[in-house]
Amino acid sequence: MDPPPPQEEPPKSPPRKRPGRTSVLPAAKRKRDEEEEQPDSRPQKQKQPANKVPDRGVENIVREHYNNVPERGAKWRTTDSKITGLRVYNNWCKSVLINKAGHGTHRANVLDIGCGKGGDLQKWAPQHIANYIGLDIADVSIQQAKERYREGFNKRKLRFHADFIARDCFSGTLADVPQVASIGYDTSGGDRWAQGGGFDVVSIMFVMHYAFESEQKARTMLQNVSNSLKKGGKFIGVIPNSDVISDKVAKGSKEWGNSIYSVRFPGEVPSDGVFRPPFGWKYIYHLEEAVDAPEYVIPWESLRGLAEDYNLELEFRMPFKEIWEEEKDDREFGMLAEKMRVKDPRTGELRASKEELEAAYLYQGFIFYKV
Ligand SMILES: C[S@@+](CC[C@H](N)C(=O)[O-])C[C@H]1O[C@@H](n2cnc3c(N)ncnc32)[C@H](O)[C@@H]1O
Repeated sequence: MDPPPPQEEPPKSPPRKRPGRTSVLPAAKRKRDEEEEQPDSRPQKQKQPANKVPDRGVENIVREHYNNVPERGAKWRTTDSKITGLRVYNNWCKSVLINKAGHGTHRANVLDIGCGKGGDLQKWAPQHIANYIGLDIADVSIQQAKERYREGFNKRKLRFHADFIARDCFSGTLADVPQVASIGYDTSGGDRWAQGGGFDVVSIMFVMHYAFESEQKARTMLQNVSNSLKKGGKFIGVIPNSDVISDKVAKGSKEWGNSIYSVRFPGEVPSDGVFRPPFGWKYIYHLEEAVDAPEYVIPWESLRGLAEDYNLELEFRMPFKEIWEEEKDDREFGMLAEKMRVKDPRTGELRASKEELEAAYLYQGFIFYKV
């Protein structure tokens, strides 16, 4: 069916498939940094890492931060930004993951956790998906994502249905988000005969590091992912590579970076680089023009083990550097790299500078599947 003519409102809600199933302001930033540097005088619970300091709720800091990042438009992002090379490199890596997860699905349902301003909407268009639900804790970003979708829909670049909801995805079940429940959220409580959720793909790009503040948040996040996914569905994402962080820390660094990005641990770090217990290891991440907020280490093996508790088995894990090396000569991904101008068309060199690539190489992509 063709989409309605331009200017028409996009449809409001997805078809009910299974009825009944259910930039921080400078002064504020300075104050926040000062708060973060204060040592914790309270008795530490046994399982807290040594650098755990009292937070006023990382979700409030994060919401405030992202709500204050201005939307500067596509032209700025692709030509005027100081980190254009990094942006296109990251976007290409995300597209590779999206493409791998979308391969073989038809009219898929996609849940994007921490969708931000809708930056990945275009990447889903070639996958011919049916429904896209974007959730994000930052309400201003959600409004901007709605706007971006409406524009794409009216220009007929986006032909799928989409809904956007402001929601903290790590503090409670998503069963009571009507747009999620109507596509399918498993509320059986782990019944092995239950059908599972209704989503073919759950995506979490550059977001999960906020969930590793505590075990409870990380488990709530994984429970929401698992309950949303169909059996065989894919869980894809981009996270900081804990191997890179552990290497730096084991060599005695608590702070590193360049003119584009920096990582700074305000508290103690493990001298052997092994983050145990695996939650609450806070660092302050800065990315030029984009991020200035606390994040938490995601120790890779802990994530993998925890995911198994929620019937999520690892299919693929690859650092960003390797994704480029492995896939750049692939026919489809190579062409995509040209289209996205990851390389300079005149020189054939990557547009990302050495410093931008250092920032990119902090990350890795993954795909789990629901068993
Ligand atoms: C670096 S941005 C990534 C946005 C988008 N996924 C992308 O790749 O462009 C991180 C996003 O995570 C969102 N976020 C952080 N904590 C969240 C939570 N508890 N629930 C939902 N979204 C969250 C932030 O508001 C922000 O939009």
